[in-house]
Amino acid sequence: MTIDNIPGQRDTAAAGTGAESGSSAATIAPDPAAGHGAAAEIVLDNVTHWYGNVVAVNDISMTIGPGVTGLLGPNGAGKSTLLHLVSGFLSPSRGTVTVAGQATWHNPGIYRLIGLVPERDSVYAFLTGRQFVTATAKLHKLADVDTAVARALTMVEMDTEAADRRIDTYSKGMRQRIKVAAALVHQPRVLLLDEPFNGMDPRQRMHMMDLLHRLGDSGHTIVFSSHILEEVERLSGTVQVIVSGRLAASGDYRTIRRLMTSRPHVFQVASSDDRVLAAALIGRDSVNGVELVPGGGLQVRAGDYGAFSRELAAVAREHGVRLRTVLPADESLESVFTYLVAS
Ligand SMILES: Nc1ncnc2c1ncn2[C@@H]1O[C@H](COP(=O)(O)OP(=O)(O)OP(=O)(O)O)[C@@H](O)[C@H]1O
Repeated sequence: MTIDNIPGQRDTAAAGTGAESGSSAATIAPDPAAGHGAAAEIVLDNVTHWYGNVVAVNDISMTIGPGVTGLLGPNGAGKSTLLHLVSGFLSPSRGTVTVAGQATWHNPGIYRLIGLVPERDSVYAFLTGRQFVTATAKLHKLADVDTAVARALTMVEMDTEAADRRIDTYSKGMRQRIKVAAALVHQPRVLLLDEPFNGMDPRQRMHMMDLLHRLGDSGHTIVFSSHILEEVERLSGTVQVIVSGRLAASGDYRTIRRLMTSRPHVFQVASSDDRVLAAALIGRDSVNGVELVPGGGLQVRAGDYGAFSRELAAVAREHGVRLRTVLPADESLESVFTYLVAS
């Protein structure tokens, strides 16, 4: 399938009006008032969301334009909450979220612009794939349901005999693809995907990456969450790093990787012989400073994360010192990085 088959740029469904939208791009006139004429930019302005007294999203501001953006962060960072705020399923406790200039909360019309692929398999397993996508098309009150369903199935390459099999016979990758088809059936400009690659094998991942690339290249605004740097690197031009509900970094993935690996880092190190280790580390190129911490352990200032981790292990081995803990001393990018390194 070519990019031309993906109807994002030409999507002209009647967002915000409650009117029926047709499914054939050729039959619908653009409605710039509904935001379809302009790029569907997502803007978060000082957004906070509490669940009771848990702050899931903490004063985040960001702008996401067309193309593919990765939302990267460890479990519990606030990625799903952020995606649900953008979809209009959650209200910001503070701040505003807009898509194509329209507030997403209390604005059912925005659903015409947005497709959400949730993390959980929120699909009725007894339906066939085609029935599931058809049900979604009907919920959107599309004028030509059959054409819209056929187009969505083609986009995810599920226009095969599989479309008429029950979803409980599908592989993980097929289930994800049918969810994407349902999210795309009304030709939204914005597609949000929560951990779309979870549980997929490498071939299924490639397939999904290819699909998202094509949608991004055709002018859609695609945002997907992930806790795996490699996925984000391979797919997205822009990365937003979320840690503990806050925006820890944003930029293209090369910038993010550089930030994570080559900025100065402070580590708390505990070992079987802190004095010997301190003396040995102080002469090393990757180390800018070492302090013995009263009560035990060392605080080490390192110029480069990668070089320091390699040297630390080598120095400890050379001097017969056992490392007990090595922790980043500050809780921002370092914690993301150690997390990513471990994953
Ligand atoms: N319905 C809820 N009620 C109370 N706390 C919640 C609720 N949903 C999420 N949280 C909390 O909000 C924080 C952010 O959760 P969220 O699911 O948005 O993070 P995430 O980055 O998507 O993580 P994961 O990948 O594990 O889903 C976590 O501390 C989580 O425990």
